[in-house]
Parts: sequence; structure tokens; C-alpha cells
Amino acid sequence: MSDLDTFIAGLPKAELHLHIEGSLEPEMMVALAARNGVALPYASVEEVRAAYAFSNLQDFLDIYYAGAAVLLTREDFRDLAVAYFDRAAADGVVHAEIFFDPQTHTDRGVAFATVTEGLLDGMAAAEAKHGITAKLILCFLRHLDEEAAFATLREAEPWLDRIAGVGLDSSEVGHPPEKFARVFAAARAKGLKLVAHAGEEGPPEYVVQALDVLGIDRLDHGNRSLEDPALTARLASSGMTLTVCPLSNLKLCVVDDLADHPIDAMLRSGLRATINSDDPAYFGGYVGENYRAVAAARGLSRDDLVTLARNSFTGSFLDAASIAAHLAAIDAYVASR
Ligand SMILES: Nc1ncnc2[nH]cnc12
Ligand SMILES: [Zn+2]
Repeated sequence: MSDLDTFIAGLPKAELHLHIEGSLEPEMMVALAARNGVALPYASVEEVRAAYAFSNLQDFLDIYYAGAAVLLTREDFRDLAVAYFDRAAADGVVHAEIFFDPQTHTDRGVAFATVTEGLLDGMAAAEAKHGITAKLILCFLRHLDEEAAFATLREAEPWLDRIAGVGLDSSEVGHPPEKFARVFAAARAKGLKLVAHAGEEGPPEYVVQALDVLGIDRLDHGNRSLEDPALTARLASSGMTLTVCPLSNLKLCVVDDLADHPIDAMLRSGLRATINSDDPAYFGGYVGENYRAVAAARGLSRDDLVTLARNSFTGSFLDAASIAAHLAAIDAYVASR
């Protein structure tokens, strides 16, 4: 390991953009398919992995939704979460705000309670085992209609004290944020935080809508904001956190090469960027690998890495005292090196 890699490994970090269904490793997919008697279109772990060549977001989503079909029981969701937190803890993650896509499961007949209680079980187990804290963010699938999102929000009602916020994911182009204006307003009225994927494949205008129409507290991806200097300046001056996902951007062809990744351009523009793994089982690396790969490809400095890690806490939905404690831990770590 290089010095920088060792530094990254020990740096305390939060992960703010992780789809728990996207942490389903091929080995677990095959094992759960066998455990639950679900037929998979792949004969082996190697065949599953071989299918992971994507030329855009939709290519990936088709496989990601098919893979999620092996998740049926509360124990499955617990096991999935525990496996993610084990990997995250090994990467120096001390806090994670994880997305889940309930509609992917309820539309297959899996109860909202099964999904949510299983994930909460996994979060509790991870806190006991690693001391890692976590929050849940319920994502609405934007290729479905707003009424389906409202129905999901109604189903979530009994768990709203254990759900930190709502997000918006799935196929971006053709499904602008404004389609979900009313359901986001309803979620805000319930005290939930608001995030949305925007500017991953969609144009800068979608980011503007996420800000102005949805009133988001945090922006997921946001890469294409850089095409609009006024928008970039607005995001910077308002201190909006961007949850950037370098290996995802590479695998989904948002960038052609990691050497072209705009992470340092974002920092130089004053954007509060963070590094995240998105769907690590599909994109070739968890959060530590995202830091290492983009640091090597863009020649990031230790100061850049510390800024990125600090941003992951300041951009989290933790309370101010917890954020201050995590920032102090980063300072102590840097001072010890
Ligand atoms: N990167 C991504 N963009 C949109 N929806 C997603 N669902 C899981 N990963 C996603
Ligand atoms: Zn995502």
C-alpha cells in the first residue's frame, strides 16, 4: 500500500451515497437465490460478474433490479446490510446514510415492514459490532409515477421516526425532479430531509429543479452542474453538499476515464464534494477504493482527502455535536500522521 493509501484507510469518513441493494455481491446473490428458491438468469458467480458491463445508467438499472429479486425475507435484508457495514467499517467508515428502494421490493410482494425491519436489524447489529452509526433514506423510483411515491410515503408512516429522509433515484433522463414536487413537499412537512439524484445523466436544469422545486438538502451526483457556471457558483455559495461517486461515474460512462474525473475541479470551484460508492458490488469498489482510485487518477493531495472526509461529516444529517466530534477525530488523526 502506498503512503496515501494507508492514510486513506485510517481517515475517519462518512458514506452519504450508498444504495443498499447495490451492495449485493454476486456471491450473496447466488447464495440467496439458492436459499429462497429464486431462479437467476446466471449459472454462476462468474456469469453474474461478467454481466456487469454497462454503457449507461439504464443498462445497470436493468441488472440491479433483476438482482434484487433474490431479497425476500427480513433476514435477507439484515444480512445484506451487515455485509455492507462490515466492508464499510474496514474502510474507515464511522457513519453511513444508506438509501433503500422500497418500491423495488413492495412491487414484488415483499412487505415494506420486511424490508425496513431487516435493514434496521442490520444497522443495529453494525452499531453493536463496529460502533458505526447509520441513517436510512427512502428513495422513490422516478421511473414510476408520483402517486406510487405517495403510496410509498404512506406505507412508511409507522417507521418515519427511524427514516431520516427521502431521495429520488432510478432512470433520470425523462423523469425530472418537478414530477415529484408534491410528494417531496409532503415529506418535508413530515420533518424528513430531502435529497435527489440530479445531474448524473440529466442536464443542469434538473439540478436547478431539485434545488428550486424540491428544495433538497443534499445533491446526489450533481456532476453536470459543472456545465453551468452560474449553477456551480450557486451550489458553492450555498454550501450544498454533493455526493460524488467516482467509480460509478466510470462504470456508467459519466466519465470516459477516471483521469478525466472532475472531483478536483469541484473542490477548486468551492463545491462541497464528498466521495461515495453508490452501488459498490456493481461498480468495482467500496468507499475506500473510490478514494484510492480517484486520488491516484487525479493526483489528489492529503489536504484534498481531508477536505473530502470533512465534507462527508458536515454534509451528513448528524446533529451538530456529533459532526463536531467526527471533525475533531479527523484533526486528531491528521495530527498523529
Ligand atoms: N447511480 C444511480 N443512479 C440512479 N439510480 C440509482 N439506483 C441505484 N444506483 C443509482
Ligand atoms: Zn446513486
